[in-house]
Amino acid sequence: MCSVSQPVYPKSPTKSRWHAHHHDFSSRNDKVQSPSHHRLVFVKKTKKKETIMGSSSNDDPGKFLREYAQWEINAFLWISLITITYLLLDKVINLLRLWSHARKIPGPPSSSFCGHSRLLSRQSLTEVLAESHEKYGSVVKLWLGPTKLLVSVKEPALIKEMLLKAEDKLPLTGKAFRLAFGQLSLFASSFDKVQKKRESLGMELNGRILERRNINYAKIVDSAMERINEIMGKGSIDCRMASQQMAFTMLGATVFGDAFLAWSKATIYEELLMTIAKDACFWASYRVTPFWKRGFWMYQHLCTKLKCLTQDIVQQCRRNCKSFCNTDQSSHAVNAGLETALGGPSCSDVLKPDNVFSQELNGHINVKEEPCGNIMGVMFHGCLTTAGLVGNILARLATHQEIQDKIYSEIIKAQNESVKEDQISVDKMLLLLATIYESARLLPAGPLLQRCSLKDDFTLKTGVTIPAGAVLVVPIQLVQMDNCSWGSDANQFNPYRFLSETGRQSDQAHNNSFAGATDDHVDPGQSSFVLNDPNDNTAFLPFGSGSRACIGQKFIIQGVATLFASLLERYEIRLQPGLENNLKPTMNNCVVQLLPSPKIVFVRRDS
Ligand code: HEM
Repeated sequence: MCSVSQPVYPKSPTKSRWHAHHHDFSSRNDKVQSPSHHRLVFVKKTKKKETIMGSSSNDDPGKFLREYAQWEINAFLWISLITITYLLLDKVINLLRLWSHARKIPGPPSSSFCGHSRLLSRQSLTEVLAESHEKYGSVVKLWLGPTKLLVSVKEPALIKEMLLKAEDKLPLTGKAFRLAFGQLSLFASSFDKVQKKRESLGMELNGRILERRNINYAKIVDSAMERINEIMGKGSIDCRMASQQMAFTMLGATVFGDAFLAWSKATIYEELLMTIAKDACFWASYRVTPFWKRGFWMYQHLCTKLKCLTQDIVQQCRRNCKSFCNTDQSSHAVNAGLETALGGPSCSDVLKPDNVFSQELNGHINVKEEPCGNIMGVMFHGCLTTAGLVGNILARLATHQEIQDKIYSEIIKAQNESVKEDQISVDKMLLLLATIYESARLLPAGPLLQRCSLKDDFTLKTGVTIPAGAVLVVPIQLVQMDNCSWGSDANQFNPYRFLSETGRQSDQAHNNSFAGATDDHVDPGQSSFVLNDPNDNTAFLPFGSGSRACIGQKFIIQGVATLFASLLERYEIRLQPGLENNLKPTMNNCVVQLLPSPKIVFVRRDS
């Protein structure tokens, strides 16, 4: 290939130009094919080369340049070879470390090269993990392939520790967001990338809760009910469809303000968001982004459409802000915060009404970041998760009429006591809040919390070392339905578990047991009852925990409670007539679910 490599590979079939040029010389000396002879040849060639080099640099500058270029190529090849060897060695060392740490973690034996993939093709991951934890304890491993280690943690105290120490999300999660919405400073895999934005958005959300800068939920309910009635006019509606409408309207109004409620393209926006949600993980699961697939470009086209629509509503926000400022200059200073938390075509120069949240998501974007990326990310995550929660609350209220009636009494009582007329405070609606916690506990947003540590290994208190790059999961459904943490009725709907009599509250928190308050006859309207903080129970994880926990938890619980207070004040939620006795709760993927999603009707209380 080249003169520098000849001494190392004297028998190389590739003849260099240098070798060919000195054919006569070689043929005279290359008669004995022994290694020592080759060494001799090398010395002679080198000598000859020196002579030639000397003369060529003097006589023929072109030749000198050619020699020089050859030397450069050689150097480049050597450097590449060394780098590739280094990278491969690094991979091998990491793999050996992974294997050696994994050996110490208990788990079912894997007989094939592909690990437990055969087992996983027969049962769902949650089922496999349920059996493995039963047999091997609170930390178990599974092999998803020869180099892919999955570690599952089920014991609440260990989960808390793990979720604090493992700061990164799986690369797949970050990639799904990046492919759909561009570079974001929220929802990326690496903690370093999201830390700042998490802090600023978290502060803004908490500030909003403290200052009670609330959204007009009555308007949101009206707007969502308009759509729901439209759908009901064409046929029936189930909890899933109704909750999607409510969650989307609520999130839209939170992020973009009232402009969203009057936006003519809201329905298209919702459909696009849901279509993208269905495909996001599929396209992200390709190791190499499949640019050659037509489907991928169609998906990208949808994402671009969503970007354009987001920019459109942001523009509407701006216009609303401007006209608002012309009429009311007094309250704009209150709202400068959210502007810097989300990022996008910033409205920072514009004064805005209280509930425009998009500006916080759009603020401080760097060059690489997608202008409306964070807004789309929050709409995407917020709509899907909130729809899940709202849907489950609707189903529980429709099937537990007595609880719905009690909540209604609570709302009326709070309303009568409320000083401020336009916005009821939900803090006193204990049973409503308990119902939200219980619905979140019974049907979390996903079956697993997923984490990893991209760079460093870390060791848990029990002495188990989790190697960097391992996929860490918490089987959240198993944890949230574990009898040890929630009592013998763990898989039943019982919101009273989050309520306790004033004197017993501290005992309950101390015992970390939410099994005590199972009395259906409790009247939460009595002042002797208090609401337990669900986060006192380490097994309450619908919003995650630790360094990557959901920053929208408090905000969304307040929001969903206010939404339901506003809805139940005017509507009663009932199962569709004739369906009452046909509902069969089924165990699906270790969770008791009402499947298919129950059909419901909204009956106006004043009708
Ligand atoms: C019912 C509604 C919601 C549920 C059930 C929910 C649940 C979750 C969960 C499980 C996580 C992952 C936590 C972990 O891995 O430990 C998460 C992350 C996150 N949530 Fe939510 N969420 C909801 C609504 C919201 C809303 C409305 C916002 C924003 C306003 C929000 C902002 C975030 C952010 C920014 C993260 C990512 C944190 C990160 O990657 O560092 N969430 N959420």
